[in-house]
Amino acid sequence: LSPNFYHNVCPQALPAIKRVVEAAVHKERRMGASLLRLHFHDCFVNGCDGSLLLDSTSSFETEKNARGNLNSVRGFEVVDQIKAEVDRVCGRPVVSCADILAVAARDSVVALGGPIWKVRLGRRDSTTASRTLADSVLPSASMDLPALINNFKNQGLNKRDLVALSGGHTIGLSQCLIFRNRIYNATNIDPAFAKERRATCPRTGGNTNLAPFDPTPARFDTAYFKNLVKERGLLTSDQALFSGGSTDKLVETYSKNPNVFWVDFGKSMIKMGNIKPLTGKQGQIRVNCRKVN
Ligand code: HEM
Ligand SMILES: [Ca+2]
Ligand SMILES: [Ca+2]
Repeated sequence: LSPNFYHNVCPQALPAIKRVVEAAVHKERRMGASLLRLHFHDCFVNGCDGSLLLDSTSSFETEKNARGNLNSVRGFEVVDQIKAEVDRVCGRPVVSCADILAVAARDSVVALGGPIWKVRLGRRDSTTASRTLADSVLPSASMDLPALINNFKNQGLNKRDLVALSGGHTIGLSQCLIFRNRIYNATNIDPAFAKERRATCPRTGGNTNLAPFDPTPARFDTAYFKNLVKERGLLTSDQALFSGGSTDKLVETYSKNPNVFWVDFGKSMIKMGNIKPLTGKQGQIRVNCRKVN
């Protein structure tokens, strides 16, 4: 992978992605969060190969139906829009759907006030997908710290990557059904915060009611970490990063030093973006991100 991969073949590609992302985020700020999450959920399942974007066929079931994705991941229409615009400006399909996800994730973070980093490019698209693999490798909201560390380790990511990348939860929203157990049963939670969240997430019903991960869900900042220090993490997996374990110190560091979080987030995004890419003659450049050529 190289940052200059499309310089000669289509120099207009990256500006085109940025334009569509900016328009989508301007229309709905949450879309920036949704696009960031798509890249993460692609990379964790067989590497960053666009597998998440494929719809079901007779030979495989879509990863969109996996536990962590179903009725949860969003933004596929914006990816289609980006793909159409990039193919239009380039004159033919030369940019992979996997690379589109990587660049869209970066441009989303920038659009919401976060750090910028150089995205390595040249990933190619898979010709298959695996719902069952997605089920087994995507981390779940109920994981404790050892489980999270192990989950990230299986992807070649360390504890620092885990904490930095979890900072992605400084943007976006979650559904009541995902965090209900924590706000009613956890002991490592600020009681005032639990009460606040219970108001829009009743014990029964309201499963799809939304709540922000931090008080500034449309702003990429350090509020997520400041919240963890106050036991105001929304998911069990969020608070696990600051609950008397080995990552407490790093959470505190990020909560006080935006620059340290900025630099680490960029580095870890590049590392995540390097997970098992298809390159050279492997895979293909899809014409339609939802279908194998
Ligand atoms: C550490 C393990 C992680 C777990 C257990 C986890 C879990 C979740 C869950 C349960 C949701 C809400 C789903 C819903 O309510 O429908 C969510 C949303 C989100 N996640 Fe994560 N996540 C993790 C790591 C990450 C990473 C590494 C990133 C990106 C770098 C990320 C970015 C996001 C974003 C931006 C949203 C909000 C999406 C939106 O509003 O559409 N997450 N995550
Ligand atoms: Ca993938
Ligand atoms: Ca925020």
